[in-house]
Amino acid sequence: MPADWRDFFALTKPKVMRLVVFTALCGLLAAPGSIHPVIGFTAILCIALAAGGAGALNMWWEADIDAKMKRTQGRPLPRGTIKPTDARDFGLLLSGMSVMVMGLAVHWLAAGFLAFSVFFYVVIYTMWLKPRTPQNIVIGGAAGAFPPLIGWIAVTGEVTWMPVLLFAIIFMWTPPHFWALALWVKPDYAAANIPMMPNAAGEVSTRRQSLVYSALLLPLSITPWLIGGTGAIYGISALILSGIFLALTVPVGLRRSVDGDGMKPEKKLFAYSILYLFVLFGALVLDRVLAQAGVIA
Ligand code: HEM
Ligand SMILES: CC(C)=CCC/C(C)=C/CC/C(C)=C/COP(=O)(O)OP(=O)(O)O
Repeated sequence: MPADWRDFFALTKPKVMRLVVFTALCGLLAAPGSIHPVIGFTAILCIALAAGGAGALNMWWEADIDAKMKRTQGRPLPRGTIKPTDARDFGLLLSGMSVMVMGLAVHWLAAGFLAFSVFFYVVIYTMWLKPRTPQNIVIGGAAGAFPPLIGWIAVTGEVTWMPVLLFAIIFMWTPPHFWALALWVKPDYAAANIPMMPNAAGEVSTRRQSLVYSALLLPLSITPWLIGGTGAIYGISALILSGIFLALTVPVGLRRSVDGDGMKPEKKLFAYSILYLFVLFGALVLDRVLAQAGVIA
């Protein structure tokens, strides 16, 4: 069957990237100052297309790995509906064009960070770290943490504490987000010979480490409030959301055997991790918009 637009769309990992784009949009909307709506829209479009291009390059590089894992077998490259060179060219074109447009139309600092994110995800994470070390997603997770910082810089043109904190929050969130899933798809990664933490260091160690990251995420997530970068709407939301995150990580982190329950606590934690980031960044924007409108301090 020949490739159609749906196959190319699937290469951009649209489900994962909608949260990437949402956090970028929130970074842009929460930043102090103003941006022309057309320029703001262009910035978000560039981040979305660059992230999609990076996803396509990841799938091009990992076609053989994806073919070995149940979760990823249905992707266009393992199914053979897209030629590998087409996927590669599509990814290069999307990310290259997005970086250029970001630089020319929005800001070259934002474009520089965007190019670095693509490089970090495709080269540092996908090609270098992922097949080599169980710390792959800890270090590589930085790529997915850049979008709100890029959205922020698109408005302000400079790196300050607030966008760095937003970066740090996603960086700290990534291990419990991903390892919850990695615990129940361990056989997939074993089949593909990828040293994800549960495969390389064992389940008990992965669970403990997830708990450490979730525990650190709680104080980190309220730091924007503590340093006066946000108001109480964000601060209290962060406290509640991160408290629930930690409470859901505790049963995952402390259990030693799985007792045939279909890994329910791990699946619950993974699903909540996604909701968490959507609501946390939504609260940040609400807080800032109300402050700018003079409704709150
Ligand atoms: C290195 C870091 C990360 C790794 C290894 C990772 C891994 C994964 C994996 C394997 C899935 C299952 C997706 C699928 O089956 O296609 C997933 C789902 C998801 N991830 Fe992550 N993730 C990471 C970082 C992020 C970041 C930074 C975000 C957004 C800010 C994100 C958002 C999502 C979302 C929204 C889903 C659910 C997709 C759906 O609805 O099926 N992830 N992640
Ligand atoms: C702006 C920009 C470039 C953003 C990049 C965003 C980014 C790095 C998101 C990371 C999320 C992601 C798709 C992880 C999948 O890991 P994986 O590739 O190991 O998962 P897989 O097994 O599903 O392929």
